[in-house]
Amino acid sequence: MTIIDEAPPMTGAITARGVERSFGSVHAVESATLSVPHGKVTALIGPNGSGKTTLMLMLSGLLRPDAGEITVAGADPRTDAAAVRAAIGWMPDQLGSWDNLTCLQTLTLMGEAYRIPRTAARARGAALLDRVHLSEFANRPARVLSRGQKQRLSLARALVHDPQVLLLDEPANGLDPRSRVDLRLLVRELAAEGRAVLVSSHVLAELDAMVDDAIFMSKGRTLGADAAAMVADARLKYRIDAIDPAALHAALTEGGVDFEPTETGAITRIADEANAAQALGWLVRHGVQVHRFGPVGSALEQTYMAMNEERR
Ligand SMILES: Nc1ncnc2c1ncn2[C@@H]1O[C@H](COP(=O)(O)OP(=O)(O)OP(=O)(O)O)[C@@H](O)[C@H]1O
Repeated sequence: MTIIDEAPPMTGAITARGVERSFGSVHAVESATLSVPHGKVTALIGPNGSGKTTLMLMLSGLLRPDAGEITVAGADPRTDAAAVRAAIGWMPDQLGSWDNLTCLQTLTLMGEAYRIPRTAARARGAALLDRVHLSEFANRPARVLSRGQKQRLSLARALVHDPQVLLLDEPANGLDPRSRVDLRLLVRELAAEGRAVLVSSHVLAELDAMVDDAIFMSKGRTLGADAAAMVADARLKYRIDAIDPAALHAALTEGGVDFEPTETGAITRIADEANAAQALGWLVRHGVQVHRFGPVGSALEQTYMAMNEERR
């Protein structure tokens, strides 16, 4: 995974440079600069109120920026809204569904709104319901769907016109574990088909397995090289737990290794898997009874926690 850490060239499926938007005195987005490529899944990560939804609304052409440049599939949402709408599939964090329409009617109507002939729109709707595992609800009104099922209908709706760019705002919200795995696989498939996918979520462990790139937002700003360095550092951290933590600390000190002691062992930085294998062998040869040894966990989660940020 790479982190976008510098002003991108204005290529890519979505690009934004110096984008700003305020609501009265609230600077929801102060400065956003990013590039989202085709064929990849890019995460948009930030605390509550950091400006993710506002940014996504601007990228999708639903909200006008006060300043800055945006292109989506080569078009500017301010001057060529129709081209942007045709290129983009938007999954909002809450589906505003037409409760009395069936799932299939919802997708058919949506397809017709994109000028797909009714028969083709219906066939496409049925195929999409199958893809999000909602076929059995095709002829049931959307109001009977559970929250997670509504999320899946929302994703199908975003795909109706076969968009090349997908903006997914908290798509895993309300999904059960099985549906989260399905979502992850589906999102990877959509990227493998060449689409650009920008996905915001608070479930970072899940994003780790889903995304190729990450963009961090804090207080209305996209973070650059600082966040990239933090993710790179987080990836190096290993947790070592031993039956006798004091013996582990003594061995690490003797070996001249920098570490943070923990109650059950230590956290240290290891450059790569070959070094990890060497370090483990060395500890065992020194008689340390190691019972757990591995990367600390989700690099995105750790970076997020390390971000010097206040919720707002
Ligand atoms: N229509 C609006 N009017 C006034 N303030 C708004 C409006 N929309 C957003 N804001 C403010 O802008 C800031 C950014 O909000 P935004 O919804 O973009 O954040 P977010 O990162 O998506 O948050 P969350 O993770 O909670 O969904 C917040 O302080 C919010 O209160």
